Amino acid sequence: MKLPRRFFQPLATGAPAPFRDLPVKLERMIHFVPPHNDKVRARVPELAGTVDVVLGNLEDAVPADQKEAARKGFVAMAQATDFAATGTGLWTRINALNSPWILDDLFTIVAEVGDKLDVVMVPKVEGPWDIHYIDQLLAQLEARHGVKKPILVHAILETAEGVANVDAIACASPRMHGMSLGPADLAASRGMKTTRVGGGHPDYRVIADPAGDAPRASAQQDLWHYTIARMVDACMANGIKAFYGPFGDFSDLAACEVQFRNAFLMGCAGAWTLHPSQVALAKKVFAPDPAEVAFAARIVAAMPDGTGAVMLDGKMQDDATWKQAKVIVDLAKLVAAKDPDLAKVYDLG
Ligand SMILES: CC(C)(COP(=O)(O)OP(=O)(O)OC[C@H]1O[C@@H](n2cnc3c(N)ncnc32)[C@H](O)[C@@H]1OP(=O)(O)O)[C@@H](O)C(=O)NCCC(=O)NCCSC(=O)C[C@](C)(O)C(=O)O
Ligand SMILES: [Mg+2]
Repeated sequence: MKLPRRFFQPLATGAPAPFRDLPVKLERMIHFVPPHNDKVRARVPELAGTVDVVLGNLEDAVPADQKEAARKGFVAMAQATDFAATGTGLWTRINALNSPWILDDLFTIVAEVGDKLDVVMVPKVEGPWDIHYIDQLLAQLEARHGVKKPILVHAILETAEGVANVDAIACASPRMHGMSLGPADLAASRGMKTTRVGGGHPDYRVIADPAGDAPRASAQQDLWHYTIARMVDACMANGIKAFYGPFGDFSDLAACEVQFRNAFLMGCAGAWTLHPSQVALAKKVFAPDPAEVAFAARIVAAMPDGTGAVMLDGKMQDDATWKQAKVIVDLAKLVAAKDPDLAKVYDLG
């Protein structure tokens, strides 16, 4: 284990020092763009003002014979738009560490647009050793190309081994921005008997005990509850952010909304949007409910220094509910700073 004192030292001479505190940013959705698709790429300048993060995807969903076109397309879209002007994050998902494309992905992108890139998303992370490798390589490339701001790393949790090592991945480097659930690869890696990208399955259920001849009540259960809970604990314990990941059935916005909301309530900051139809949904779900914000603001106002016990509407409030209220009020302020309509509704001054 590296000594704590050395944890924040740059890993290459001339590389920028890692952030001590991560930048505080609203990241309700990580919007996936296929950069080899000229038509979609042409929309990026307009799209950039409407989403919190634009991610150029180089990995799965890009055909093998278009990997180079996707990489070039990403560089072109990064150069063509001033993402910082709208406070929009610019991310890329590189190819996996065992693929033939990863070196060219990182060598090209850091050289061409390293100063514009906020986060590199790394797929199929199995353990902290994968993060250490990327950490060192990014530091060398940052130094070589004079990149001034450290590029952060976001891991996808999408293998059984990755889940087993989730805590070690979360604290592997000060570059760690967060983690996303990768339900499709994870299902395959675990030997789950599904063919979906996220969401539930009609056969994963509980059934009530028999009671005479009455029909037995039965309800579908959440396949992802355990993994999301582990991911949220690993991330929050290490001061980084957890995200739901993708929901592949674009035709079922209702199911997508429920999955996103469960993740939000359990501590996730956002989810991926793969299609324009999911963007409004993510905006709705990953902003706190106005009634909750109003109640949370009353708790904070009733306990100005955050200690003691008071009653509000028959409900006991104390130091711990004050902390919950702070989570909601702080998020509402972040949302309000970006969304004038919600700022009016929240009315937080
Ligand atoms: C699936 C596709 C091909 C359907 O694209 P389409 O054109 O066939 O769909 P459409 O419904 O006809 O699209 C309507 C309009 O929206 C546009 N559009 C469509 N998508 C987007 C987009 N993302 N951003 C901006 N615009 C978009 C599209 O070009 C079209 O424009 P038009 O009306 O002018 O003709 C397309 O939506 C797409 O490529 N989405 C991203 C897919 C992707 O990145 N998948 C990988 C992430 S999930 C994953 O990897 C798993 C994971 C984590 O690894 C693991 O669980 O293991
Ligand atoms: Mg995957």
